[in-house]
Amino acid sequence: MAGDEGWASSCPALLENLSLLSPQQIELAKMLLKEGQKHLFDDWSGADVDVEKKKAFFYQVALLDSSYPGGLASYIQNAKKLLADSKAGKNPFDGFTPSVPSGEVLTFGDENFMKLEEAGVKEARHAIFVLVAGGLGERLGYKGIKLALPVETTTGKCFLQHYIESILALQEASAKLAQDELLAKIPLVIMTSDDTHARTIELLDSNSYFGMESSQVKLLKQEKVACLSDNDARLALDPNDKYKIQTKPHGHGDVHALLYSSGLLEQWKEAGRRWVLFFQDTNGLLFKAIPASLGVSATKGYNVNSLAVPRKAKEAIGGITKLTHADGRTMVINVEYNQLDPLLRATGHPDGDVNDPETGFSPCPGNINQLILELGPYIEELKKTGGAIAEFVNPKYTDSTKTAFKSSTRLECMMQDYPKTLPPSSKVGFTVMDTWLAYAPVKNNPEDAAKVPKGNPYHSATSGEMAIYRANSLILRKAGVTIAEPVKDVFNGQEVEVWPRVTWSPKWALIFKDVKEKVNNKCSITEKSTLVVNGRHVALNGLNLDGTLNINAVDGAEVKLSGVVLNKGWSLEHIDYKDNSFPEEIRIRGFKIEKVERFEVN
Ligand SMILES: O=c1ccn([C@@H]2O[C@H](COP(=O)(O)OP(=O)(O)O[C@H]3O[C@H](CO)[C@H](O)[C@H](O)[C@H]3O)[C@@H](O)[C@H]2O)c(=O)[nH]1
Repeated sequence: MAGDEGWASSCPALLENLSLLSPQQIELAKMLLKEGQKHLFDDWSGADVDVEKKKAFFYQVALLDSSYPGGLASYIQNAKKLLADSKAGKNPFDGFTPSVPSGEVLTFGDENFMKLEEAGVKEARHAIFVLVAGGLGERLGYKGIKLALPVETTTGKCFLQHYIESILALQEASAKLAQDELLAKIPLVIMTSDDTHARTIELLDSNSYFGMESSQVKLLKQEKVACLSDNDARLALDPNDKYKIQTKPHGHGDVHALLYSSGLLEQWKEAGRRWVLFFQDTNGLLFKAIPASLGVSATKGYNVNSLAVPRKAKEAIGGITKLTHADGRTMVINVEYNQLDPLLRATGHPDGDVNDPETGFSPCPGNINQLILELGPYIEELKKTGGAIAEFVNPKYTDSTKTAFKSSTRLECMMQDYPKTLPPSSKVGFTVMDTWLAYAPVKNNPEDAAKVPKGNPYHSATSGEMAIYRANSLILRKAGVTIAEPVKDVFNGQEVEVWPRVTWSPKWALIFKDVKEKVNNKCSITEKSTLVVNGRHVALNGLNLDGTLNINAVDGAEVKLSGVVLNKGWSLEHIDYKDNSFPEEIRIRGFKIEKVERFEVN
């Protein structure tokens, strides 16, 4: 042993192992002791035992250090502060009074909406899409990755395929509208985590990137953060491995730091890109809302535009709220669903998060976490913050003394908290659209979904699929097609409306104008019907459908469908989510499609 080892004298177990450490590891060890983490080494054995495990320990510490803005020391310091605030019961919105902000409220299909859609499609060639898909989906409990789940089971297309096909259709429509000879490829970034990374790559690889060029897709993997075992922010060790620090996900807010450190944003700015659109893993309706909301960003010049839908009180989506501080500062920001009720109660609304009796909705619009950021100002802001996002901690205490936790906790951050650090001059707005058009996530397992209070959305695989059929039916209806009324049915304990099972590929119709142009002459569709349109130039011209019709047309083919199509069609058969004889992605819906008879046009 050589050199000055006095710094380690308080920790004999570490002192004994110093000879194993590289100079960089010595620095990390010094940092850990300085930040009150001596306990990590207390049970270390002598220098000649567990050598590989000790190396792995420092490898992990180095990773935790390099993947957090400011390093592990900052993480521990931030944790100490946030844990002290939490213990003191400090309200994160102290001094702020909430009120209902005003934003753009759009009505599907009216003149304004259609203009915005066109503006949005035109802008799309300057866009970058960022999909945050590192979440495990604990509430859903599905054993695969959520991106691989079918959006609906009529076609069986999974979320990732649907997203990619939508981006490709936008890319093409945008180039066409802008009469751009050069077809600008729209980049897609996918944020993954250790829980989802390998399976996301496998899904892309085994499906040839669903038609996208592989160079268009960039994967950024987020790392987990260290767990904390007490109010002094002592890092928690794995109960089964004394050389391993327990880790948990840090939240979707990581996406900003990852994008910043990737260097991609600057490259894209130089290439003339203007918008970054963030979205989540399971919203099959989202791309129906994208063109118009991008149109809002472009025409209003918003630096930040969040998509929102009317929110039911206590629905598990944050409320977009205007916060006014006693000192005059204001900001329009998401208040997360678990914080909205206490904030309202603390500021003169004794009933907390309740519906407005007149509208039947919470007064604050619900954030669906689809954010559109203007690239230039986004880069400027990230240069200041390095992409660090305001964090929070949510320990579950054993009792009211708040001295011990039931299980280890960690700091978390959310991507929608990005505007919190923006200067007051930033243009922060939001766009509200109908839920039926814009939002149908798949988050809850059947058992929990069935317990959702009546009238609130289930956010399940069942409701997510039914929402696709409803939206497509309503859009066709608005375009003049006679669509039968839905019937009510109960699947996995959830009562839903069953509309005709109408689906189309994004290249058939991306915006309402496309639908209107392709549907003519009094078409009708009965409730038991299924319509699948897969092709570009397919016109429904006086079509009367009572059964199942599948249309597959290659890009160059012009197909015109008219007259009566009548057959036994496809029906929905009830199945139970506990019935293991069906694959999980089917039984979580509570039904399977019985394909009795169809008419197919190829
Ligand atoms: O560490 C993480 C955690 C989550 N995600 C991803 O982030 C997205 C959102 O995760 P959740 O579905 O778990 O999010 P929540 O339901 O908790 O809430 C979020 O989505 C809601 C709308 O769906 C509301 O907007 C809410 O305010 C917002 O925080 C998903 O695509 C998920 O894969 C990550 O990439 N990394």
